[in-house]
Amino acid sequence: MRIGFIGTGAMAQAIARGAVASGVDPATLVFSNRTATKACDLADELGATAASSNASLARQADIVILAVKPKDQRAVIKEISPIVVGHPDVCVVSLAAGRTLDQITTDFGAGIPLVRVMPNVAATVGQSMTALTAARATDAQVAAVRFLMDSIGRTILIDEDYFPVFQALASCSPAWYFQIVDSFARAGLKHGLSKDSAVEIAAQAMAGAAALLLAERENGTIPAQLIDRVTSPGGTTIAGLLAAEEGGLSTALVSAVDASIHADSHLG
Ligand SMILES: NC(=O)C1=CN([C@@H]2O[C@H](COP(=O)(O)OP(=O)(O)OC[C@H]3O[C@@H](n4cnc5c(N)ncnc54)[C@H](O)[C@@H]3O)[C@@H](O)[C@H]2O)C=CC1
Ligand SMILES: O=C(O)[C@@H]1CCC=N1
Repeated sequence: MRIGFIGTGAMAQAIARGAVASGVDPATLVFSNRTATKACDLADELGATAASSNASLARQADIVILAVKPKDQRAVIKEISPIVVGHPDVCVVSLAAGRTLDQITTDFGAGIPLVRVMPNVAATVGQSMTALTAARATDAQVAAVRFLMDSIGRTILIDEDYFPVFQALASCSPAWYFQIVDSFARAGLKHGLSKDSAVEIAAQAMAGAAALLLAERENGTIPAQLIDRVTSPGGTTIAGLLAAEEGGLSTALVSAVDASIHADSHLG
């Protein structure tokens, strides 16, 4: 089974590095990119292969992952559709935000096996939260794509209607979490910590809180119960929590999700 990545930017690099780190054989990976040296560099780094063109990659791969920006996807589909259409043994995977299975099918001009996937940048360290949904792909093809995505973190099969909200909560939110850590680091700096220490402290606290929540969730614990566990009566946490709410924390986060969903609806 050969897996090809068309486009070797942030996301393809994160998935490929994460997959190889968790045991996927690099010899099964092939890359192409508009700037060819970028594909060659990634191939050299991982011990994989670079293809001379997108069409050449499509001829070699059983799974063709479109890892270009949404605005560039149509041009890539135009290049590879003569190779892919009529070969149901080839499964195309789209990572693109805002591009539906129907839109992609229309661009191919035929009902090819398709899987839509929404990973996140934490794939690099094997901690992605990835959604998948499929059209016309066989169970074996979906399983092969899911196997790859399982190698870079958790996966979930969801109805395509939920992709925009999933994307906000899982794929955009890392940027928002980085912003939160950066804000905490500035607060640490204000109170005399070095920025570097403050980033480490805030990021480890965030990672620990997430790990605890995921572990306790198995027993049915919800975030509000964990909040109660941290907030002592008359203590420091409730003082900070109320100040954050007064500053609009919950409303700001819901607005961020709404804005992301709105932006997604204009990408396709
Ligand atoms: N960055 C992220 O955290 C996430 C990105 N995505 C999706 O993943 C896809 C890729 O995003 P990024 O990796 O962030 O973008 P990027 O801009 O880092 O990488 C895209 C790559 O595609 C290449 N490219 C452009 N046109 C090409 C063509 N015609 N043929 C071959 N290569 C071409 C570019 O040179 C670049 O290396 C997008 O569709 C995005 O919506 C999905 C989830 C998370
Ligand atoms: O900002 C974007 O559009 C992409 C999709 C999800 C994360 N990054």
